[in-house]
Amino acid sequence: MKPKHYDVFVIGSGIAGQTTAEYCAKHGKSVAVADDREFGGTCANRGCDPKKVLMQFADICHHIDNLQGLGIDEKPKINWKDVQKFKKQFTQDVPVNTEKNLKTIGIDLYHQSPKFIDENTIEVEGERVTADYFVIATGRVPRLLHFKGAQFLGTSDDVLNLKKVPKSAVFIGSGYVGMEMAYLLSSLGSKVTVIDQGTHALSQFDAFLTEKLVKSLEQRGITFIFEAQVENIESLRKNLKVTYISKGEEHSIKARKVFNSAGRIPATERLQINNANIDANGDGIAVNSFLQSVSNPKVYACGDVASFGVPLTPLSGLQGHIVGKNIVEGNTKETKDRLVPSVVFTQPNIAMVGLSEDEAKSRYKNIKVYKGDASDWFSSKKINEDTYAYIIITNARTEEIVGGQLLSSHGNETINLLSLAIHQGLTVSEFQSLIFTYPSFTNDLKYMLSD
Ligand SMILES: Cc1cc2nc3c(=O)[nH]c(=O)nc-3n(C[C@H](O)[C@H](O)[C@H](O)COP(=O)(O)OP(=O)(O)OC[C@H]3O[C@@H](n4cnc5c(N)ncnc54)[C@H](O)[C@@H]3O)c2cc1C
Ligand SMILES: NC(=O)c1ccc[n+]([C@@H]2O[C@H](COP(=O)([O-])OP(=O)(O)OC[C@H]3O[C@@H](n4cnc5c(N)ncnc54)[C@H](O)[C@@H]3O)[C@@H](O)[C@H]2O)c1
Repeated sequence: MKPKHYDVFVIGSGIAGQTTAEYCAKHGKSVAVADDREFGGTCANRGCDPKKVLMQFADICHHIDNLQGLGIDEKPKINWKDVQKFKKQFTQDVPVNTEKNLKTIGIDLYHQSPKFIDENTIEVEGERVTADYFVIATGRVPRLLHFKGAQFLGTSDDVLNLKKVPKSAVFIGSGYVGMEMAYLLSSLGSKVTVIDQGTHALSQFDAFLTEKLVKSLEQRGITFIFEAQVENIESLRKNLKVTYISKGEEHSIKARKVFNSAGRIPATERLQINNANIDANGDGIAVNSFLQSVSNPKVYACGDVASFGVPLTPLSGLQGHIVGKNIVEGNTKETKDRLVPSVVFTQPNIAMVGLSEDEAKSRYKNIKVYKGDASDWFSSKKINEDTYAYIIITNARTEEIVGGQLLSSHGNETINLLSLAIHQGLTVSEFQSLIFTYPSFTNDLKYMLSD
């Protein structure tokens, strides 16, 4: 039988895959999308969105803790069942609505992982399918850990769906996922321990800020263990027992739940990409600046699974659009190094944009670094928050702002202003000539840029 043929076959229905598929379908291409989990991808179903709904309850507890005895007498009682119900309002319709939207514009849907048979053919749902172009948009999945008892580990999906807040929890990994989830459960009353093999949490950020964040979370009850290797997990009657090696010695800790937050790797394993001559490395599918596979020009990749840029939602959507355009119009749109702000939604938030101090040093002859502790500033004192700090980096010759990192209660919002400043090439004096609302965390940025 002749295989079914599409102009474009997209694998993955997250923000990246959806954006490419919609663009191609709306420009007259015959399109199919395959996904073997809930349609709609990580961010909407089991990432950014549900996480933020849950985290606002942790934030309320955090802020109330700060103001306890200063006008607030009692802590609120969080009804976790209701919180989960509220969260579901945001997630439960995502798969159905995503499928409906895609079908409405004529896209065929498959609910299985395809396998490449050769450079032109995949097998999916028992059919052989060919396409002019294949788009790999499969995102990332948790890195598997291989010690005895690893089967007892939960993932971020499990944290988001917890039926109750566990009495105690261990997170293995202190990156974005580990720090946010540890903060979430700890703020809601869980006794949390974070174990990392590295020397610092959140290695993407400046240690000047991450050390302050860790200290603040420690003061609120989270235990951090760095430079430690988990050896095994054993299931006891109520608890899990985690055994780890630290400084050459064996230790153990018991907790109700243990989660793997040791990083996420490109989801390529089940696709059998070798059959289609598609090169990949640890960062994902190897692509050129058009997001086209370097080894098979019939294949594009976008979003977290592509080896270009950081694994974040806004960039994944943008890449999906670029791939759509390049398929419809021929390779016309190159992806370039974008200014991508990011934030870890602990309280305080830690956020960054642009160049780090080391990156700026290697790019410019002279840089100027505005760096300090702002915990005694009014913005912080009025909410009785003891952790507030910043680093802003400028090119000393031109005075242009080139990077910034904020450890701030409102860092998730104010970082966007630094992003705008960098994008527009604003100098320190131009930034300081702007008028912002007062008192505000935004206005503080001007003080941060004072000598
Ligand atoms: C807990 C958590 C919180 C996050 N919070 C944020 C945040 O606050 N802000 C932010 O910007 N980013 C956040 N991220 C990252 C963000 O979710 C991703 O960057 C984004 O979802 C990437 O989009 P994507 O389309 O590339 O991949 P995904 O959204 O992961 O979509 C990939 C799709 O491909 C499917 N798939 C995978 N393998 C196959 C296969 N073999 N066959 C068929 N289908 C397959 C998957 O089921 C999935 O639906 C978070 C991630 C996690 C895990
Ligand atoms: N707020 C957000 O925007 C947000 C939230 C979650 C995830 N994300 C995205 O997802 C990406 C992945 O985040 P992540 O937290 O999964 O990974 P990560 O790479 O940020 O952190 C992984 C951590 O696990 C540690 N680790 C690795 N192997 C270990 C082991 N065997 N034992 C102990 N520790 C180990 C690493 O040292 C590191 O600190 C982020 O880079 C980000 O782009 C973003």
